[in-house]
Amino acid sequence: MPVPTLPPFPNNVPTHPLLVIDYELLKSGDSKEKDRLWSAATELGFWYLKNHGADESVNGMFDMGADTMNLPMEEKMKFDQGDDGLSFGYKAPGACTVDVSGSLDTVEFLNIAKDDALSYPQVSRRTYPHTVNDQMNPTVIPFVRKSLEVNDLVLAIFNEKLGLPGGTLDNLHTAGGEFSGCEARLIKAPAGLKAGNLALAAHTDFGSLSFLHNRLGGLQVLPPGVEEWQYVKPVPGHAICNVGDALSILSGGILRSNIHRVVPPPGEQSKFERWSLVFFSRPGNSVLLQALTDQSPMIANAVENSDNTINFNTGETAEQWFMRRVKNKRTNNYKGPETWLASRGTERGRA
Ligand SMILES: O=C(O)CCC(=O)C(=O)O
Ligand SMILES: [Fe+2]
Repeated sequence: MPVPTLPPFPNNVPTHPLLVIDYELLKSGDSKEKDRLWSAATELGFWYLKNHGADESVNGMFDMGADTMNLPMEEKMKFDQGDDGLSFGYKAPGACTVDVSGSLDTVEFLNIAKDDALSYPQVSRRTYPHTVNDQMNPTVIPFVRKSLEVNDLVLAIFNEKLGLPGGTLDNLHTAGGEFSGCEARLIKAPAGLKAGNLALAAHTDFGSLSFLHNRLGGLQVLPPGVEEWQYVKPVPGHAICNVGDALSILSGGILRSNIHRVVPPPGEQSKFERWSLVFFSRPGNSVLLQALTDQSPMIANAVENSDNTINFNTGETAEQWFMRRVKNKRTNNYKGPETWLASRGTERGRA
């Protein structure tokens, strides 16, 4: 993708600082860095990650994403994610709602299942446009592998901090070996959106960990106890990482799945298309989303003392949770406010 010179992030908008965590230090087992990660993940649920080593594959993914989004709409729609709750594939602008009254979204998505990338050329979940297939080996697979490496290390640190038996979170995720909702997502938001036009509604992420790369501002968080949305400033070479609902529920709320949204980029940046790339790590499809109280006294204690704003015994598997949320956001399925409510996760009752 030819990278235009982007205007700087303005310094007159409210921003929220994030802790900067050094992936290399985490990898070397540095206990201070693990403590800092733990603070970030339990207090806000968002942090910057530097020295992650993914930049080359991230750039390749943005190029592949541009080639794919430039395909004719008719071609992209052959790979549409559909209305049944499966996320993998293409999502056209306006295919999802962004609020309770059914307003339409403005962004395009391309979602690639981890299971398809790792089994390529064998199809595990669905097929993709040729622009994706052409880049599977040089770009998509390295990006997916790197993202899994990063997220798996973070999960292992949380496993230790939560006092869970060794390998518990790993087994509920990639090591379990079953299909999951893990996916890479490219997001393209058009240039020149009006200030009130949400690109992504206020939400919590569905899965366990999100590894996000963006260039322009627009991502905002609502930190605990704060009334005003605050921007997360993009910092070159720094990924933005956050905890999602699944991990928050498994940990009895100790790990925080914070509400966030995407608005048009601030100031001069609003004149440019906004591209972002996320890798979402999610539990294996059959994993029941409930707090792991039997396996960690710390989690049992957290649930015991919780204020009940979050349901830690959902009765849904990771797959059911994920499909319910995706399905009820599809515009074609929108029947009224009840559909929007049915798409909600732990943000229900919080936003
Ligand atoms: O585009 C961004 O900066 C954030 C994307 C996001 O929150 C999501 O896809 O869940
Ligand atoms: Fe998100």
